[in-house]
Amino acid sequence: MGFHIAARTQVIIIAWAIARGPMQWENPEEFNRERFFENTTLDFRGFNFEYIPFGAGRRGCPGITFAMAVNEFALAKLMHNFDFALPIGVKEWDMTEAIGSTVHKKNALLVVATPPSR
Ligand code: HEM
Repeated sequence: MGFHIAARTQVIIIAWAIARGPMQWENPEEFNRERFFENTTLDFRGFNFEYIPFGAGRRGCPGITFAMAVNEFALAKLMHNFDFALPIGVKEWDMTEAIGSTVHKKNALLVVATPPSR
């Protein structure tokens, strides 16, 4: 496989579609975090091209180390300090996506956060 790309062509990589490629992923539409436990060599730092949330190569995200530290810290603080539940009467998480230059939730995340019962 290979493509000739003329000089000065602007190439946009659609990481969203790559991350859902049926040739790369089993049941790509399914939320399955275990797939990352099973394939422990799969990395998000731009070495495995089927999973490039931070891009790859010379123009890959330079903020990756900072972003991962801050993300993990913020998430850990939230998980440590609160129990999360769906609001009364709501049966399922609404994970509907809205497409833009990044993918984000279409509707606001509604959760009830309470201090953990320790
Ligand atoms: C979860 C958080 C973040 C994600 C998912 C993310 C993702 C990305 C992606 C996909 C790119 C394009 C890479 C490419 O074209 O191959 C990028 C570029 C970039 N990111 Fe991030 N980023 C994040 C956080 C940050 C932070 C915290 C900083 C700075 C402190 C940062 C600074 C940059 C810069 C300056 C570029 C442009 C690099 C270039 O064009 O040479 N990013 N990022």
